[in-house]
Amino acid sequence: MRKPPHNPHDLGRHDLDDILGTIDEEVRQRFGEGKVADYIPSLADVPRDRFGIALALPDGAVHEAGHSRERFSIQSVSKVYTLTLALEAIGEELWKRVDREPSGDPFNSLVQLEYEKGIPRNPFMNAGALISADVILSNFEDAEATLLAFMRARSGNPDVGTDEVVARSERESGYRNVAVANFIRSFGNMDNDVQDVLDFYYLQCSLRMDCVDLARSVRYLADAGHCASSDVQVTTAEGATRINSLMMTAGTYDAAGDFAFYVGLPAKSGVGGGIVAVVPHVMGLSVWSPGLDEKGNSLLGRYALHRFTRMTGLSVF
Ligand SMILES: NC(=O)CC[C@H](N)C(=O)O
Repeated sequence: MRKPPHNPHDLGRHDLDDILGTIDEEVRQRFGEGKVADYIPSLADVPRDRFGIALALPDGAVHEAGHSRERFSIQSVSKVYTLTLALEAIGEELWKRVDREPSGDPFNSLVQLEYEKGIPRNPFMNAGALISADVILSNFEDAEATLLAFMRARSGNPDVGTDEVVARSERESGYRNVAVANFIRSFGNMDNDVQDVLDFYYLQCSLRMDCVDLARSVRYLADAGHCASSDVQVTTAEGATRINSLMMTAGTYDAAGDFAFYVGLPAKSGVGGGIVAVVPHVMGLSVWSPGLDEKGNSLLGRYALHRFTRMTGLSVF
């Protein structure tokens, strides 16, 4: 096994390419593991033999391997960006409407909402993301345009867009999200029309991006809130630290403990098989492989991140 370097921050560019190449080879041996999300046809039709990995350094350098330029549905990865926008809009006030605790429950769970009076456990469960969506709708003139501009600026890719077919299918099959949103509304923790909030949520889930776009898009969380793609201070250094903490404790739902155990990085997953991860002060990372484990996280994506932190010594632990 490769020994972690004495100081992971001294990893050379060549080492990084080597490591990504090795991970790509290892993952390819395991293609077929995991189950592709099948609640909508556009996700069910994605081939399982796909794996991409990319990392973006604050100086702009990108390293990548595998299908790192193939676009996919980012789904719940989008919750990181909508949380950032909601915090920008109302700051500390957000924490009156959503909590900061891990849930130990699936991403679409309803159970805690009743006990906790319509206050979602964290911004990364669907319930919490609906609060971010509501805040964005209330505070930005054109919520959709704001989100698109945000994603394009963070990724440095003006072609980033949404997929109408995915958004429509989400809407047609989103019975549980409808229930979650109405439940929150019944406790008075939602200001906008329930359908408008859901439509914005389905739209954010339908964003299509590739691993390189996503690795660049989380670079601000690795660089004290500064986005190198656009030279914009997206959030404060404290804001970035806080978002990373939430990703660590809740970004992979009821597998957050396992992620800390095996990966050791703040991360956010989506049922399209994408995961973003952050090595604080070092890099933004993204992996994609559509086969999911039973918790709805990319099975081979998690394996790849595990191998990455072990080979580089870059786990925060
Ligand atoms: N974990 C996810 O990626 C969930 C997103 C999915 N669109 C849903 O709302 O159920």
